[in-house]
Amino acid sequence: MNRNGENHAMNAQDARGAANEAARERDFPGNLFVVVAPSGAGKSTLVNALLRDDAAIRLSVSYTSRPPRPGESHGREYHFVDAAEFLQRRSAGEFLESAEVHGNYYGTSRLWIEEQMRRGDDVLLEIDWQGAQQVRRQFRNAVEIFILPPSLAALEERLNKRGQDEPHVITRRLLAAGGEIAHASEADYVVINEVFERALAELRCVIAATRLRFGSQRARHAALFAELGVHAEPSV
Ligand SMILES: Nc1nc2c(ncn2[C@@H]2O[C@H](COP(=O)(O)OP(=O)(O)O)[C@@H](O)[C@H]2O)c(=O)[nH]1
Ligand SMILES: Nc1ncnc2c1ncn2[C@@H]1O[C@H](COP(=O)(O)OP(=O)(O)O)[C@@H](O)[C@H]1O
Repeated sequence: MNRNGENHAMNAQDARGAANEAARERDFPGNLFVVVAPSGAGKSTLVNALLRDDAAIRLSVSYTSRPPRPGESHGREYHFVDAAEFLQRRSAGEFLESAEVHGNYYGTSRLWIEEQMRRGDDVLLEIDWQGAQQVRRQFRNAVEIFILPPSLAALEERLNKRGQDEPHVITRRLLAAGGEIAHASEADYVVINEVFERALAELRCVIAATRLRFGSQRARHAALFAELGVHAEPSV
């Protein structure tokens, strides 16, 4: 029976798939956070502020074929590669997820993520909705946070004030904002970034609550759970 009281017949293939997924989740005690937002909503600024005082979260540095903006450096904001190298890495299966966004390729390193999570570190991805869907299919427990701007006018103003993109690049990002926002309902949490400090506090709340989930606490406090006889399955 599922939550709606309907009988849910699981065929053998479904059951094997679910078991594999569950096994994979167990391999990774760390939490996986996925932050999605239209360009200019303030996600990088929020995430950077979050990471400044939370050493337990590791930020994934994506690969991209986008040229660096002034002030960006290779290996810090992104691993900047040309389109040919990106496609070659993608064919070699190096990416956990990848997508074409605003005319450029972006992808997340599979190996790096798995290393961090196996160690028990929490990992945060700043990716678009297409990537978030791919991640969700692989990690059921990933927590997705959607950052919304307080208005479209504010989004435009922020992109202009950031002053790092050519006008045609800003226009392209603004035109794409509606498409990204249309996927906000797929997220677990929504933070509206109007007053920066409030949005940051809300983001921190989501991180704190996620770390208190049963599976996360059990992974971090395995010895205590064993000593106290706390079991994964409720006893009947
Ligand atoms: N799928 C996917 N999207 C990414 C990745 N890295 C960045 N993005 C998304 O690509 C879009 C453009 O990012 P960027 O070029 O840094 O521009 P910005 O969002 O305006 O700062 C944003 O929606 C990012 O979240 C990635 O590894 N995978
Ligand atoms: N709450 C806020 N109020 C006003 N400006 C903001 C706020 N949050 C971020 N910004 C500014 O908006 C611009 C875009 O932010 P950024 O983090 O680069 O967006 P994103 O990573 O979502 O594309 C930056 O200049 C940033 O300083």
